[in-house]
Amino acid sequence: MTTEPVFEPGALDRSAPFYVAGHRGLVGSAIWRHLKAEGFTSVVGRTSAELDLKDREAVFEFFAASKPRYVVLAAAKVGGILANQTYPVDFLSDNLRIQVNVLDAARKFGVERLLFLGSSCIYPKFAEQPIREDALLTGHLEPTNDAYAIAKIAGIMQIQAIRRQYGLPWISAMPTNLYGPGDNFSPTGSHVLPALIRRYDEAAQSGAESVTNWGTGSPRREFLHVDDMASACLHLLEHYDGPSQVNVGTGTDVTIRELATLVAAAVGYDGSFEWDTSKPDGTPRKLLDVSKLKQAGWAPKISLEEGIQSTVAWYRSNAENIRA
Ligand SMILES: NC(=O)C1=CN([C@@H]2O[C@H](COP(=O)(O)OP(=O)(O)OC[C@H]3O[C@@H](n4cnc5c(N)ncnc54)[C@H](OP(=O)(O)O)[C@@H]3O)[C@@H](O)[C@H]2O)C=CC1
Ligand SMILES: C[C@H]1O[C@H](OP(=O)(O)OP(=O)(O)OC[C@H]2O[C@@H](n3cnc4c(=O)[nH]c(N)nc43)[C@H](O)[C@@H]2O)[C@@H](O)[C@@H](O)C1=O
Repeated sequence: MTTEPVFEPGALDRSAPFYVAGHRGLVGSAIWRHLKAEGFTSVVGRTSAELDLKDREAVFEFFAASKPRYVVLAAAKVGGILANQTYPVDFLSDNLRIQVNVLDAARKFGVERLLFLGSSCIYPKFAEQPIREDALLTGHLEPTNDAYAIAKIAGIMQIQAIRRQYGLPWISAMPTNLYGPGDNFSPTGSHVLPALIRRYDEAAQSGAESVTNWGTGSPRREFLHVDDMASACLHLLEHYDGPSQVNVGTGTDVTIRELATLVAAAVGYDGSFEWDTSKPDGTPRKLLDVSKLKQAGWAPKISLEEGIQSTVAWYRSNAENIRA
């Protein structure tokens, strides 16, 4: 017999063991900071060097020993449009293995509440905008990230299946494009916002007259600061339960050209902008419908302008520690 859990979400126990998988990444580190600020006293994390989540046996040993009551799965192979396009096997295979291992171990060791993180790229390339949760599996994916998206869709499905087969109140969230302190600033592997911060800051410092970005500049993207993302994650764990994934975003978007203008202004660059159209544009638009999240009582606090300013400041003062 299959059944959906009957579960009334509420405040999590601040003293219970809470495992943040991927606690050194952009999202995981923000969740870690947020949980500490919210009074959680037993937050646990492991680097990939300490615990490779692709290693099934090691993952089961870790869960057996640490017995977390709550889990956020923010560990994944992550990258920008070019990394996804160049290494589709890694994005499919690593992510499938990481999530199947963590979800299976979490089930075996009785994790009470678990949040799986997907991505807005799970939706069809030409989904109606803003994209509602029920657009999932209604059309073809964007080819530059279809392998990654299929892994993430499998994760959503595993959460839904665990709810039906085992009655566990686990949930999924689909964030839009994220940015903030601790991001990956690799010129070739990163997402657009950290790439632009690095490129325009270097150009401002060197006095370059021109900067070249990827694609045409016309695609539209929605950007959420990672501190807002962390707050949304805890909010969902404490206020939402249901089989549907929940979109997490701001509800507004900009063109990449507008984004470049904002970044240039933030770093003090006043040269010209060029566009390398041999690089992929990806999905033309990816704006999430965030009604479900709003209904759960959450809204973002950090504006894009404010977030870019603080991320530039973080980038400049952490030059020796940035991931590149
Ligand atoms: N960044 C974005 O714009 C978006 C991100 N997301 C989702 O949010 C989640 C987190 O992404 P983000 O923080 O940006 O990614 P990061 O690349 O910043 O961090 C990923 C984390 O995963 C860990 N990790 C990767 N592989 C393994 C492994 N084999 N074993 C153990 N740990 C591993 C890394 O650990 P270590 O540092 O120790 O190597 C790292 O801490 C992902 O699920 C991603 O899909 C969704 C939408 C947008
Ligand atoms: C989060 C999300 O991230 C990826 O999808 P994406 O939204 O296309 O992400 P992106 O940030 O890499 O690019 C956004 C836009 O920006 C343009 N662009 C300009 N100049 C640079 C640049 O220098 N670097 C990058 N990366 N992009 C640039 C680029 O051409 C594109 O039009 C997938 O991994 C997907 O799987 C996923 O989940």
